[in-house]
Parts: sequence; structure tokens; C-alpha cells
Amino acid sequence: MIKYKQFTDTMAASFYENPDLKRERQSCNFDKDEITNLIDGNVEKTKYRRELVEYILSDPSLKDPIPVEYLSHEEKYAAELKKACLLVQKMREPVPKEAKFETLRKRQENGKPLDIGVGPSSVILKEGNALGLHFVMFIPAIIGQGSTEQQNKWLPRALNLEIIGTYAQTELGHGTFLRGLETKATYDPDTKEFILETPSLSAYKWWPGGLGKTSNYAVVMAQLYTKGKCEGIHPFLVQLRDETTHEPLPGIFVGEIGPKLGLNSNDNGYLGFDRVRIPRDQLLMKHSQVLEDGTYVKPKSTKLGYATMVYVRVFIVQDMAQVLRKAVTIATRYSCVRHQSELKPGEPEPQILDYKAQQNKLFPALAASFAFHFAAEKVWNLYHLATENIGKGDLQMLPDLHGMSCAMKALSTSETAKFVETLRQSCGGHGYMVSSGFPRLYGIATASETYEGENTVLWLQVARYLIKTRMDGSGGQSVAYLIGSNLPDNKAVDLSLDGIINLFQRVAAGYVDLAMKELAEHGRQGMAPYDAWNHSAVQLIKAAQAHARYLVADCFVRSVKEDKLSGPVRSILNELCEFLLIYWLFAELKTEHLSQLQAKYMELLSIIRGYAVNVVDSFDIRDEALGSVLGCWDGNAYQRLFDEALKSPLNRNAVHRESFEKYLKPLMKSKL
Ligand SMILES: CCCCCCCC/C=C\C/C=C/C(=O)SCCNC(=O)CCNC(=O)[C@H](O)C(C)(C)COP(=O)(O)OP(=O)(O)OC[C@H]1O[C@@H](n2cnc3c(N)ncnc32)[C@H](O)[C@@H]1OP(=O)(O)O
Ligand SMILES: Cc1cc2nc3c(=O)[nH]c(=O)nc-3n(C[C@H](O)[C@H](O)[C@H](O)COP(=O)(O)OP(=O)(O)OC[C@H]3O[C@@H](n4cnc5c(N)ncnc54)[C@H](O)[C@@H]3O)c2cc1C
Repeated sequence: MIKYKQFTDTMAASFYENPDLKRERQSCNFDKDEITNLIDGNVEKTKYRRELVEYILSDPSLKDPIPVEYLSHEEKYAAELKKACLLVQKMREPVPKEAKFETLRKRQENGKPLDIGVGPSSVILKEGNALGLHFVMFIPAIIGQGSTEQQNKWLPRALNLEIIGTYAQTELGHGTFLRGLETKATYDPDTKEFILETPSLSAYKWWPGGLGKTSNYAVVMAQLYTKGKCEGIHPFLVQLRDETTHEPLPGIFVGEIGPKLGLNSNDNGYLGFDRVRIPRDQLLMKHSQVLEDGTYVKPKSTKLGYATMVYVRVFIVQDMAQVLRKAVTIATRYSCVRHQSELKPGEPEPQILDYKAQQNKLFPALAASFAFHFAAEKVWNLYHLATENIGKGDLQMLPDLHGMSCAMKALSTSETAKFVETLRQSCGGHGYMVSSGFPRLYGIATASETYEGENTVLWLQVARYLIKTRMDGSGGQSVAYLIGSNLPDNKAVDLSLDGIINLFQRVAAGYVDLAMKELAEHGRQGMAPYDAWNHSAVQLIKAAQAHARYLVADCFVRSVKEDKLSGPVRSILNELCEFLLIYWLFAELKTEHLSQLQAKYMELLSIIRGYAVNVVDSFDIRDEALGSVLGCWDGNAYQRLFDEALKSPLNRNAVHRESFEKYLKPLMKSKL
């Protein structure tokens, strides 16, 4: 018997490369860096990211002494927060004069600080980040909702982390339905203050990230009352804890909500107010104001107060592309090194990557990781343009931005959650280990389906926009194909990318029309419009999903057509694009079209098999950031599984003495 020997202790570890992976890599016929640069944005951004990651990972104080899974809830919070804080400190210090950090140093010398947001932290924090909401929502809320004076006052303090904040909107009894929030902010013109009040148990804020123990401030969404009238929900900047002692201020009831399915490094919290007074100028007043005498000044649109959510929905699309890249890297590398069963009678066990059924589990996710990357790019551009226009008083793009961000957030999160689960299954039993990395990725993907707008609710928002567009032609660019006679009527099946996009449009428009018919039919039967809407929800959601697939598919096709790609990378992306589009169409098409597409799909599986390992390599994810024993670059999955198992506290001694003596022994000795 070969005895287990700790691999990481031997010199050989640094030279090992699994022969199956090595063979795939030797046959690579495209420039991997080109894909890496494409994902990062450009060559300079890749160089910067690589140096930053190396800078973070080479710091021993940012390493975990033991895997965080073995820590208690409390220890995990403290250990992960420690790393998050050390990381911010590190990013502020001057970078040492070493050639490998030249880009970072030059950046600092040019007065540009290193990033301290959630990007770099994701290299070392894999279960959420207690400072995440500060960067992703608190600061954006001050920028998006605060007046110039308010930004001047609060932003420098927030950017320096002198104050740490979160975004407190959801309540125990109300998450989706924002008009139903109960937290009250009543203006008192005598003292020129707002009085914050939690009128019931269901009004307690519940869920905000980093609220439990980390944040000392929050942007709190509350119903604004002035001159005896409720003006709807508005954002208030509220201090929760003393800036020196961190003790909750009088009238503030704050705490943590307990363990969750995932993201357990983040102290999601609860919050209640007992007549807490804040100055008038802590209502964030970019879009609406309360004057000293209590006069309310309306915003141009009440939906401007929802802008922070729109920003994060866009952010999530980008995050899902990253989650998918990690999951598919793990599963593809593992499928390359894992041999199982018999493909040809009597021959050695093949790589599981050679099974068509396995390819069918991996490659749709591989293709989707690119699709969501390009979709995120597109919706970011739209976001920046719309925000610029809103700044000039032009709100015309608001509905299209809302429609597009809801559609892409809902599609990217639901597909990613589904793919992560399929990829986990593709790794068999080992995929179920925490050390495979899948449980953490699943925790992020499934949380994203719920937070920042529960997906069903967002699908219905998209459907509302589609129906409105089809009825009155008022929609923006993303729904232009639904307006009037714009819809191309190409009856023949054309398998070019443009032809497939045309099919997507026809499928989506078909569902929209079916939903409209259903609504009209309910109307004819005497149903009120809101009841008809509820009764048509299943059809409406189908329409929204088909539209979202069209949007993402269209972004993918347009990006592949761009001039900047070399021949080999263009054909890889072209094939992945075509493959994903066919995969999505399978669910929608009638049999006459299916057989043509099926043949193409099977052909593409074989083509993608040829380069899949090299494409995931080009995602350029360091082993430490990937956090998976199955997906490491060297492919030494079994040895790493074993190394990781031996870190279990249960393996410290051959006998778990206490439980043996106390429980097992008496049980085994007892007689019936
Ligand atoms: C490396 C690490 C990366 C980490 C990345 C992630 C970090 C973040 C992690 C977690 C953070 C999580 C935070 C949160 O979850 S915060 C809470 C989020 N909550 C929600 O999203 C609530 C969802 N609900 C809503 O958005 C709304 O209530 C609604 C849209 C469902 C309905 O709103 P309501 O006011 O009731 O609308 P009406 O029905 O009255 O009107 C609809 C009308 O308004 C238009 N509209 C709605 N929203 C918007 C918008 N945002 N922008 C523009 N327009 C909007 C809608 O289109 C209708 O228009 P109409 O048809 O013309 O009438
Ligand atoms: C990990 C995590 C982090 C979070 N972080 C934050 C944060 O930082 N700040 C914050 O404020 N909130 C946060 N949230 C809360 C999150 O935004 C809400 O959970 C989310 O918006 C859904 O609201 P809800 O929980 O009230 O679900 P509900 O709205 O109660 O949904 C329950 C069910 O009802 C259905 N439903 C609801 N309304 C409709 C409708 N109109 N039509 C059809 N079906 C409907 C939903 O589809 C769902 O199936 C977080 C949540 C999670 C899980």
C-alpha cells in the first residue's frame, strides 16, 4: 500500500502538472493572454490585476491559518473581518520597491490609490465581505442620492473608512414591496430634525449586509412624513454607533441575524429605532428636499430614489460572470484529470471530459460566462449614459435602464445558480466537498437570485415594460424590436448568428403576444386589470425570460463581431456564442427546427472539447482565489483532497477520545 504523504511539503509539488492537463495545454493554438486581456479590459488592466493579486497573496498576514469552515460563527466573522481590514490598510501603504510590483508602485507615485473595493478582497474572502455593502451600496447611495454639499461632507469620510456604512431598506415584513415599508421619518420643524421610528416588529430592518456588528452608519430607507403627509420612501443617512466606542447610540437596536445558507463572513443585521432624532440635512437631498419649514420639494421621478438598487443590479451581472468563470474552471480541469467507466469496451477508463453528456454539462456554462461578461459591459455603458443624462435633467432612458438591468440581473443569477449546481454534479461526489469550492459559489449565486430584487418580481417588472411597449410603442432601444412592424419576419430557419438572433426576437415577441391575449381574454371575462395580471403571471414571466435571453444573446453576437479580436479567438468566441444560442433555443423551438440545431450542437460540443481547458486557463484565476482542490492549475486533485481532509480537527488524533469514552463505548457495551 502506498502511504499518504503530505504533498505540499515536497519540492516536487511546485513542478507537478497532471499529464492530461499538460497534453491539452501543449495543443493550445490560440493566445490565452488575448482572452485574459479581453476579460480584464486591456493589457494594462491585466498587468495591474496580476500584480495586485500577487501583492495580496504574498502577504502571510492575509492567509488563513486553518480553513474558515472549521471556525465557529463568531470566529469566522472576526477572522474574515480582520483580513478585510488588513487588506484595506495594505492597499494604503506604499508598495515595496520590487520589480514584480512596478505597475502598482507607479500607480501610487502618480497619485492613483490602489483599489480597496470588493474586487481585490474577493481573492482572499470567499464567503462575502463585511465591508462589501460599504463599497457596493453605502458609498454609491451617497453619490447617487446626496446633494453636492452632502457629498462634500460625507464622501471623504466614507472613502477613507472613517465611517463604515450599509444600505438598510428591507424589513422583517417587507422586502419586495417598497411602498409598504413601515419605518417612519417624521419631520419636526421646531428642532429641524427627523424622528426615526420603528412602529412594529415587522418594521425592523432585517438583512442589510455588515449591519450586525460592522457598520456605524447606514443609509436607511423610510417613509417621509412632513406637514402631516406621507411623501413615500426616502433615503436618510443615519449614525448607528458611537464613532469611538462603537456602542449603539440611544434608541438604536441593532444586531446580527444568524447563520445563512452562504455568505457567512458577512454580518447581515437587524435594526430598530425608538424615536431617534437626526438633523434635517441627513435626508439625502439630490432628488427631493424638505425645506426648513417642512415644505416638501418633489423629485422629477419618484423612481430616482431606487437608483442605488439599479446600480447594484448591474454590478451583480458582472459578478455572476466571475462566479461562472470560477465554477467552470473547477469543473473543466477536474473533468480533464478524472477518468471513469468505459467508453470503448476493454479500453482504459477515459477522461470524463470525453463524454458528450459531460460536455453538455460544462460547455453551456463556459459559453454563458462570456455571454454575461459582454452583457455586463453593455448594461454598464447604458447605466453610465443614463446617469449622465439624468444629471442633466433628462430621464428618458430610465425605463429602458430599469427594464434591461432587471432582465439581465434575473437571467444572469438564475442561470448561474443552475449552472453551478450542474457543474457541482459534473464533479461527482468530490463536488459535494466544501473544499471543491462549489458550496461557496452556490451560496453567492443563490443569494443573488433573491437580493436586490427577488427574480420573479424582477421578471414581472420586465413583463410590464414589454406589454406596455407592445401596446403603445413607448419603449426604448432594448425593446425596439417589439414596436410596430419592426419585427423581422424571417420564416426560413437561418443558422447564421443574425438568423438565430432573429429567432430569439420572434420567440420573445410570440410570448409577449400570448401574454397580451391572455390578459385581454381575462379582461373580456370581466376580471379587473390587476387580477388579469396575476392570472397571466406564468405567461408574462415566460415572455420576460425569452426577452432577457434575446438581450444577452444580442450582446454576445455584437461583441464577437467587433474588430479587435484575432482570428483564432474570434472563432472560439463565435463557436461558444453559436453554441449557447442553440442551447437556449432548444427549450423554445418546435420539432421541425430542432433536428437541424441538434446536429450543429453536437458538432460544436466536439469543437469546444478541443480548447475548453485552454479557455478556462485563460480566465487566469490563481489557485488561491479559486479556492478549490478539484480545480487547481496542476490538476493534482486527489492529493489536494487528501491534504485538505487531513486539516479536519477530527483527524488530529486517531481516536476521538472524548466522544468514544462518553458515548460510543457505553453504547457498544450496553446490552438489550
Ligand atoms: C466581488 C463581490 C461582489 C458583490 C456583489 C453584490 C454585493 C451586494 C450584495 C448584497 C446586497 C443586497 C442588497 C439588497 O438586497 S438591498 C434591497 C433590494 N430590494 C429590492 O430590490 C426590492 C425590489 N422591489 C422594487 O424594486 C420595487 O418595489 C418594485 C420595482 C418591485 C415595485 O416598486 P413600486 O414602487 O411598487 O413600483 P410601482 O409598481 O408603483 O411602479 C412601477 C413603475 O415604476 C417603474 N420602476 C420601478 N422601479 C424602477 C426603477 N428602479 N427605475 C426606474 N423605474 C422603475 C416601473 O417600471 C413602473 O413604471 P410604469 O410601468 O411606467 O408605471
Ligand atoms: C444574502 C442577502 C443579503 C441581503 N442584503 C440586503 C441589504 O444589504 N440591504 C437590504 O435592504 N436588503 C438586503 N437583503 C434583502 C433582499 O433584498 C430581500 O430579501 C429581497 O428583496 C426579497 O424580498 P423578501 O425577502 O421580502 O421576499 P418576498 O418579497 O417576501 O418574497 C417571497 C416570495 O413572494 C413572491 N412575491 C413577492 N411579491 C410578489 C409579486 N408582486 N408577484 C409575484 N410574486 C411575488 C416572491 O417571488 C417570492 O417567491 C438581502 C437578502 C439576502 C438573502
